[in-house]
Amino acid sequence: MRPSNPEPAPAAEALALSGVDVCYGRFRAVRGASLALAPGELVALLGRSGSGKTTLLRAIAGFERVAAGEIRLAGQVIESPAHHVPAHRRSVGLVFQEYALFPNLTVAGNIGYGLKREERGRVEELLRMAHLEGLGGRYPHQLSGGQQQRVALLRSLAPRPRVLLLDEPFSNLDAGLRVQVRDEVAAILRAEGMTALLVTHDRADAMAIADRIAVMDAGTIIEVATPRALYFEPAARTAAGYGGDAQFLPGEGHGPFAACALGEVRLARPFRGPCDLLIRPEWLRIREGGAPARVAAARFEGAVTRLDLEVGGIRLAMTAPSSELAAPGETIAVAPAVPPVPFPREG
Ligand SMILES: Nc1ncnc2c1ncn2[C@@H]1O[C@H](COP(=O)(O)OP(=O)(O)OP(=O)(O)O)[C@@H](O)[C@H]1O
Repeated sequence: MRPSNPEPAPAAEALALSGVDVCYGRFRAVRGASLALAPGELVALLGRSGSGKTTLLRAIAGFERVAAGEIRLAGQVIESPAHHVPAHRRSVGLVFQEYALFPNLTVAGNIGYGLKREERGRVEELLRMAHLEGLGGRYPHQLSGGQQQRVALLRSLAPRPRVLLLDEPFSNLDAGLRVQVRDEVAAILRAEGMTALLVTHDRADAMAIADRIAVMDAGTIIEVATPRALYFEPAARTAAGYGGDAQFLPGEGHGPFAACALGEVRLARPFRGPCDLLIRPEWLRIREGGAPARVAAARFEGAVTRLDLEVGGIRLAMTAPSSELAAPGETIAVAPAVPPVPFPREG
């Protein structure tokens, strides 16, 4: 008989929140938030304005007290109603949307600010990693916005915090630069093996760089999933809209298939009974043999055209490559190219 394999050790948690409440007076801005980050993991906290993302980040950093639950860093409780490790003793780094560099210090001075003299070699190492070699002697006002944000990131990384918290770090950057800086920041975090929690309201940012996305809605973390799972197969109906544009089509599930206005469709997961099917507009394709759909309106947007369709008396939005021409008044045949996701019928 082969010896049985020992149980795999549970993955160590770099940062863990369990049942965290944060209140402003009688208002509970964060409600029962639970989340665990593995070492080196980059998790995006995605939610609308006012959903409690910054409040949760401030509690992790030590600037807000929790009313319930606890926060652990590498297994040690740093925050609970009964216990509070002061912010400066938490080994938590912070990066904000405003770069907050010291204007009278050089780039190297900014990055090395919190370091001991013998650690100064780390400044050069970080500058090299961020492809900013040669800029150490410049002052912040002599840098572009993207460079300033990378310097702010390096300054936070320099003392090797256990966890880095980033609050909307790209929102001051214009669209073109934003994607570039976002990808560079992700590459730097990965090169450092840094565990990081990134607050954003931009789902494209979250999708592009996070290992997992925690969706925050009205103070509650409603789903934690990989970007692909959140897009293709969200578990919660309320989380579907955070993974992409969401619309729902009534259907009747019978196992791996459902009947709906598009005919018989294969489902992303089996379902029985009345359901609402998540079909993102870009999942619909013009397909021979598909359901007849009348084009009620077409909006050309360059690369894509957005179509309003009427299918069996139901309105559906479809996003198609502009090469697939369809004009208002035409009837086209459509079918989902990605299996719709069933949710229990609402209302
Ligand atoms: N100091 C405060 N006192 C009272 N209420 C506050 C305070 N700070 C935030 N709030 C409230 O708590 C809720 C959560 O705010 P928070 O700033 O955490 O949201 P957010 O998701 O980070 O939003 P945004 O994306 O706009 O920054 C909001 O309703 C906000 O009005």
